[in-house]
Amino acid sequence: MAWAPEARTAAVRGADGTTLEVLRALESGPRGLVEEEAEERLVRHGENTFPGRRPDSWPRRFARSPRDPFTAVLLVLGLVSAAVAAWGTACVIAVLVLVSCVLRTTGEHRADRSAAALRDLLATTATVRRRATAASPPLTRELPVDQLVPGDVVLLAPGDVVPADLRLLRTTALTVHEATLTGESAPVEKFVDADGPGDGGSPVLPLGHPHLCFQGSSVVSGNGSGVVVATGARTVLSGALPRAGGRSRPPSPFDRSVNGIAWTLIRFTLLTAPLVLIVSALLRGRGLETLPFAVAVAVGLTPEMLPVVVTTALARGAALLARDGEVIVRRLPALHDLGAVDVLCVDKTGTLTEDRPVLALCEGPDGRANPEVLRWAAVNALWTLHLSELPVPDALDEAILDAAEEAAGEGAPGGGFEEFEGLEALPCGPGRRLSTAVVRPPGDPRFALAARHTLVVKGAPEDVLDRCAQAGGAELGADGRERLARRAGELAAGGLRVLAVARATRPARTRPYTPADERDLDFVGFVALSDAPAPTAAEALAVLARHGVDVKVLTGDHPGTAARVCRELGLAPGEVVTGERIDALADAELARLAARTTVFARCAPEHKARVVRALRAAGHTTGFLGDGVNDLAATVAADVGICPRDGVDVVREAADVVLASKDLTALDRAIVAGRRSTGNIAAYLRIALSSNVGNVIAMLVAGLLLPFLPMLPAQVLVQNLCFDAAQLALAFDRPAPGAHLRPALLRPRALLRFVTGFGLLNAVADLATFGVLALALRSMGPEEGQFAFHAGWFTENLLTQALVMLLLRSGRHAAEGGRVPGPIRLATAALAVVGLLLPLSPLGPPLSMTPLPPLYYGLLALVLVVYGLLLAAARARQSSPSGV
Ligand SMILES: Nc1ncnc2c1ncn2[C@@H]1O[C@H](COP(=O)(O)OP(=O)(O)OP(=O)(O)O)[C@@H](O)[C@H]1O
Repeated sequence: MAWAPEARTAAVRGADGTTLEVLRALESGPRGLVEEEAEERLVRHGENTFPGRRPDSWPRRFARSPRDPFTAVLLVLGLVSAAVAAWGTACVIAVLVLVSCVLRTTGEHRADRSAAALRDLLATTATVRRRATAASPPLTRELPVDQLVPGDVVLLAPGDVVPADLRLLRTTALTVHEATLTGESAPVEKFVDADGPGDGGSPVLPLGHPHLCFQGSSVVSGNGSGVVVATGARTVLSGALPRAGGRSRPPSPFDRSVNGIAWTLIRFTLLTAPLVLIVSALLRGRGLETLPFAVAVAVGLTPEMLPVVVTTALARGAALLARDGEVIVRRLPALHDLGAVDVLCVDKTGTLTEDRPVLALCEGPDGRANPEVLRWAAVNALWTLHLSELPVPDALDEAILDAAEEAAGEGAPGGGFEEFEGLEALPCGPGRRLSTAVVRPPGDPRFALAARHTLVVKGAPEDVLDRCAQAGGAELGADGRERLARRAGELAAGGLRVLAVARATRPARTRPYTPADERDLDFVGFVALSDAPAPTAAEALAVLARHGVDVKVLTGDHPGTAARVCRELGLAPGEVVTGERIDALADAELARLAARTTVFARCAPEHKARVVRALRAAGHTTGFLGDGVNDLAATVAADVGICPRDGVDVVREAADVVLASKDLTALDRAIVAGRRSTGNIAAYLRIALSSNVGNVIAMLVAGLLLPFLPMLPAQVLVQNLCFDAAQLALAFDRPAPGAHLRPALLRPRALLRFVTGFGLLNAVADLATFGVLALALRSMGPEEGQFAFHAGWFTENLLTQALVMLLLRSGRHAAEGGRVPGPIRLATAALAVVGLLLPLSPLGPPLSMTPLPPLYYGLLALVLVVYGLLLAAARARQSSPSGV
């Protein structure tokens, strides 16, 4: 994103000066605003909504709707007709465009309204400090982000999305991700500069300020607080939006399939009109007078209702899922992509396991049970939980504290951990697998030369052992380290989550501690925790496998623990690949390895993202389910990012699909819903295009054989209108249960093959009808015969269309029986009735149609029976239920 140097936004201007000056200018203070004042400011400044999030109004959406490619093609054809004064054709095209735009706008508007209601369910909150009255103490509470006002004091923790532009008041090792604004993927350090930027008001790049945090960025690690300097449309992100044009995603499976097919069709359509003109000029010597007919043929080929059917099918699927309260689809095309997922990457903790760890054992460096290890682990857990303001308390830390409290209650030696005074904490974070608490030992003096600080470290055994110089007070050499790593491996292979605990005592200091201080430690021992497999996980994995979804586990945990958990759940782990090995591989090698590996362990965020990208590059449609800050990169990299509702804000905001809970069973249901929607879109395309192609072929042949136009432009268009209206019912189809057994992807080539085959069959039925018409109408005069021909073909077209809808609707399973849903029964019956009665009605003569002799109906019934049988037989031979 390009930032103009003169772009001094409200945030930068409002944040000029020292912290105190900024607070004073905002009439606020570190204790936050008084509620009443905040309410007044909300009225004055408006809600803190991001402009891009406001759904478009109906008129604005309607005005935009002709921009869809099919409507654009119709408009071009309409203009061509108007240019040659073919007003009838132009008018009917205008009606088609209008109907398609109204239906599309209504469908999108409805889908957006329900999406907005769902968004409210997921409303992100900010942690705000406010006071009830000027004299009351400040209270920290969660507030919907849109209620924030300038002057509010906001607290930031890992995983939070920065809710407005902030001037920082306090920070502890705060790093934020500003990729939404800068595209820069590395986290940026932020700190308080009490003296202000000191730029003397000169133009500055807003993102250069370490003391400012901008709406839309997200906290990676550390914590802090800041005062809101700009909200709503006045934030840096809102200002940049028109220039940035929003976040661009790589083409999704939806873009590649549905949009790919749309563009192929548009090319065909645009070629049709010139082709008809050339053929009729060459073979029948006709000139430009054929143009309206050529235009009508091209219109006949256009599946102009595709956007409407796509929106309706997806919105219906998403609404059904949301009604059950289990799954919220935040981006409609993601439902299609979910149905196409053939590889699902999940993290282990909380997805495959319950994430309710329980202490299993503590042992010292000599391998013997040792309660002292629990005591030190608890000191670390207590102070990391207290001091690091994590968005959700860490389950491992809580389990260690529970066990230590229990031990203390029983008077066992594991107690006594509360006697230490916590000073600082360096928590775990993305890519950081250990945590350190700096404490003052009990009874140690605060300000004396002899004052000491103890660093208590716990974390992944490899990482902690690397930083140890001693074990139990004795020197630790390479052999000793290897022996301990082996022991950790043995514990992990039993399915336990293993943490190494170490400490170091140093002279007290005032300078803040950093990860560089985590060295020369004394290894205290291991704590191991068991985390039971989630009760529904084994069954859900089996169902996903039956549905053709290959599950891969991407975890930060030890390879042994991950492999054991997978085995317990019936997922063969095979060879486990670690993050270290991933680092050593080039992208192409990783793509090959990823395809055959099931478990990736010791993954940092970038490892997870690389595996997801490698799988996509290998042609898999990849979903990723994760909930922590360390899952963000993979969530964004996946075709479909999935997050549970209680996942950290930033991942939930980036996800396409949100689950009520981290439950694979619900996800499987969502995948099936996605396949159903895709199945309905595919059915529409199969039906619409087979009929359209058949008609176009028949029209071309008839155009060459007959001395008159086989179908007048107005008839083509009326017929199209009838088809379109009927085909909308396909969005309500319920494919048979077997139809969702494999990932559903619209494959343009397979569709093209299908359409060619069935289009030819349709054309044969039309040609047979021409034969029948020749027989039944032979006694009529030329003009009456021409009118009767139009009527006969019109009737046959609508009846065959009804037949095609019934027989091709939901894959081959429709041919095997199954109840036809009400809307489809109604639509096909309506088609048949219109086809039979319109030529006999008063509307017949204006459309150049006359009633037909009874003989025609008898012979047509024969043609339809044979066509129906051939159609059913050909459909039964189609092997791929998921393709097309
Ligand atoms: N509270 C903690 N204290 C110390 N070390 C921790 C703590 N939490 C995690 N770790 C270490 O960091 C490693 C990676 O943790 P991370 O949260 O990335 O993944 P995970 O929870 O093990 O698995 P998953 O990626 O499946 O959710 C853990 O295996 C553990 O060794």
